[in-house]
Amino acid sequence: MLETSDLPPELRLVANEHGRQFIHVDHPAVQARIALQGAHIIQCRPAGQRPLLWMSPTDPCKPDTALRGGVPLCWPWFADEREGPAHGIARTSNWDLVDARVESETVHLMLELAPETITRQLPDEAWVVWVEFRLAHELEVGLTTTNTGTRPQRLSQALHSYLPVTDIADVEITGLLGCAYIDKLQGATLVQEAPLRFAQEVDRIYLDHHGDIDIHTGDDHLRVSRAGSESVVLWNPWQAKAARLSQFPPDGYRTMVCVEAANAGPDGRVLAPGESHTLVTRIGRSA
Ligand SMILES: O=P(O)(O)OC[C@H]1O[C@@H](O)[C@H](O)[C@@H](O)[C@@H]1O
Repeated sequence: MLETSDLPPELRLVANEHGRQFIHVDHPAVQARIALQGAHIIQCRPAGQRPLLWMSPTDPCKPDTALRGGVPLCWPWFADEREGPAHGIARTSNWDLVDARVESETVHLMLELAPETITRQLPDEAWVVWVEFRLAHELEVGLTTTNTGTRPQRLSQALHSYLPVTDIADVEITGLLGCAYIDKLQGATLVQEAPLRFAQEVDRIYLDHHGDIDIHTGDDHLRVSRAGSESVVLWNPWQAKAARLSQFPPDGYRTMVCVEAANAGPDGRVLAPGESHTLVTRIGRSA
């Protein structure tokens, strides 16, 4: 684990009034903030750009509450694919900063979830998991999991990225055409037949999907690229669900959309003993 005294001057460890700790990055190329709980990036603003991530203005008072916005890590299960807390144990566990490197255009950070923290919550499982952030003119998040046990273990996961939009009613998402998806609200598998627009709650897992996804919002164009992922989750809670969500303002659904690099549903993996898998998302602006 890195000590505060080992940190380069561009990085600082800060705490909010509730004692929640963050790594604050202040570099000429990028400003960012990552909560140690959940290894959760909540802010990323490359120089000269608008923010790449949406973050709820509602700050939870209990330090162990999940934060709403940024890129929560859903691990080692997505949503309710297993019994236990929704989206797994990673987002409410404390991670350790184990590496930090600063270059002229890029900041690299690596955090690990201590194996004993995992075993305490999942006594029958043995995993090593770390996340790498590459902060530059775009944001890259890579989550690497190794099965350190003696039997195959099942993994499903998502990099639950909340992206900022000017007005959800004007958003168009391209790159999904012809792709089959599980509509979690209808309980049906359907096919995307036109660019995706939003006029109600959307909660879908797109399957066998490769390639980039573009989010067109006003004069802004975000692009999400993935690796190690053949499923992608699209989510907007819309008005009624927004009112029930924790840490979410009633009109928050208007300014965000989640595009999540995933291994979800049938894209969940079974890792053999000693096997590793890396899930990557890259969030940037397209021309
Ligand atoms: O409220 P949570 O646990 O952060 O989950 C938010 C949403 O996350 C999405 O990834 C799921 O597809 C939704 O079903 C879920 O509602």
